[in-house]
Amino acid sequence: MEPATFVLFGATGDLAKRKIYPALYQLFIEDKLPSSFSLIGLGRRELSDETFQSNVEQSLLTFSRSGVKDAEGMKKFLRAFRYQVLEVNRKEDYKKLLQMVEEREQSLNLVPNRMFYLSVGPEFFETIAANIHESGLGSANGWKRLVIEKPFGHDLLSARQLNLKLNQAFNETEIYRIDHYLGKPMVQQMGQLLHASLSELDFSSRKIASVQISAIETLGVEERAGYYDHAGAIRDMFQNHMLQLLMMLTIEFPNRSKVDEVGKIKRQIMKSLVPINKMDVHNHIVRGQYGSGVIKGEKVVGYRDESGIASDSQNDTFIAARLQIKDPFWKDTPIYIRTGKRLNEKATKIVIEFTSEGSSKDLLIIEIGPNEAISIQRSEAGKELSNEDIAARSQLNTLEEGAKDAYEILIHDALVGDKTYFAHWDEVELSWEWVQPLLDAYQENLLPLHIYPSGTYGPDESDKLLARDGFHWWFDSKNELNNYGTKGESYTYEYNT
Ligand SMILES: NC(=O)C1=CN([C@@H]2O[C@H](COP(=O)(O)OP(=O)(O)OC[C@H]3O[C@@H](n4cnc5c(N)ncnc54)[C@H](OP(=O)(O)O)[C@@H]3O)[C@@H](O)[C@H]2O)C=CC1
Ligand SMILES: O=C1O[C@H](COP(=O)(O)O)[C@@H](O)[C@H](O)[C@H]1O
Repeated sequence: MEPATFVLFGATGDLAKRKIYPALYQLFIEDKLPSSFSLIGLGRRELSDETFQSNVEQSLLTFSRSGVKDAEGMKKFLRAFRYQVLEVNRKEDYKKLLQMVEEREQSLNLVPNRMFYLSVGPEFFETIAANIHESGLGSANGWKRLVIEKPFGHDLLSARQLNLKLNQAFNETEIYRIDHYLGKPMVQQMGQLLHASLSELDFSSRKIASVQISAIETLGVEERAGYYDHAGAIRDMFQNHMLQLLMMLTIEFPNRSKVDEVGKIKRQIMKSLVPINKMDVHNHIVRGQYGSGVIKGEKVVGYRDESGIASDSQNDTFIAARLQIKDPFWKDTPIYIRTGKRLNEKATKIVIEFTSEGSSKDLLIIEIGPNEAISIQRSEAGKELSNEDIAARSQLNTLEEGAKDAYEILIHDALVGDKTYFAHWDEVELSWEWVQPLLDAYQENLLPLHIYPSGTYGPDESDKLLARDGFHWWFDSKNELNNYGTKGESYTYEYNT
């Protein structure tokens, strides 16, 4: 891997501490960092290099997924870390930063490849990109890359404006928009696992009756009231993670797309999503907010009683949507998406229901988190697992890669310059275009906000959305197959971690 300098804005923040340092450390242990590597952490608070290194050490001791087993190795890792104070608006700080970056490049004999990782609030993205450009930090003769966290814009217009500004300093090939769902191991391995199971189980000739994509959480708003109360589930999860999951799934059907076609297919799918007029949003979207309730035996307060949330907040913490794709393969298949906070369980999964004659159902379930598995549920009982099925299972098991965190995968990809699992601007823009009428309808109060008790699966209206089409959410405690395997034959292609 080419040598590089990792310039981390927001080096004293929560994301750096919980995700970025542990991910870098894991890459270091696995020998997946460049052999010549320098990291410069930036923040407003005054820290010496030693204090910074000791803070990073603390983060590794607390959050490293494999633990710190080799104290000497960790010290070697930390020797690459330096710290500098930088206030994003102060131009002279960028000059000092340039000086420090160049000194480190010289002393370590590094080619000036620079990765600028913005782990700061989105309100700073434009300013930082412009200052990187003006200060000359982005003008060395190595590569330069900009890694940014979500949210990317607040709506269609602000996303476009932000992109224009970023493009004055970085071109599209240099911008890496992180959507951590794209870094989840199961999302990345879904294609291989899915096609192996589909072909082994002869589903190639079957038709898909419906698709359900759920990302449900037990967590509430936590400490993020300031951000979340302006974002809601629609911007926090739906516009990015949920639509990316939909795009990732549809690149697998009807045939698996070639790697170099992935971007094109994702764009095509987003363009084929039937738009919803804002006056018609109530027929396709259910919007909810959690009230008080009980989760895993513990009482929890309603959203409006959370710290930092206005007592009359109209913000959404749940969305269920019915989507349609206008293309020959998907045109008769409704796609249901739901995501929400303070629900009954933590689970991200995709359920594909196949058409069937009679009352038996065949489901293909892709569990993305916290469990990672692909399984087939057949509701006719008594079928033995065949030898072929068992062979398929062991074949699939060999595809495992270990319990990587999304940040490990994505940071590594960014360091090697592989943009496959980053959100391209076209996808971001198309997803905001589709979501904008929904935001308008929310803004103009064209859609009721249903309060649902914490610890449930959201408002009843979410069930009615599917019932109208003759479907229901699978694996929902209200429904019969809440525990797959209880009513029919179930087998799982474990993705061992
Ligand atoms: N935390 C998480 O789990 C996730 C976060 N994100 C995104 O990652 C980004 C960072 O989030 P998070 O780490 O939680 O935020 P924090 O509030 O914990 O950290 C913010 C960081 O920004 C720095 N900072 C703030 N203002 C300035 C300024 N004016 N000049 C220079 N530095 C400044 C702070 O430095 P100092 O305090 O030293 O001034 C601190 O290092 C955000 O875009 C967030 O949306 C995305 C997904 C998950
Ligand atoms: O990006 C976000 O994702 C998390 C859920 O992520 P997961 O990997 O645990 O499924 C969500 O809690 C958070 O609100 C959102 O900003």
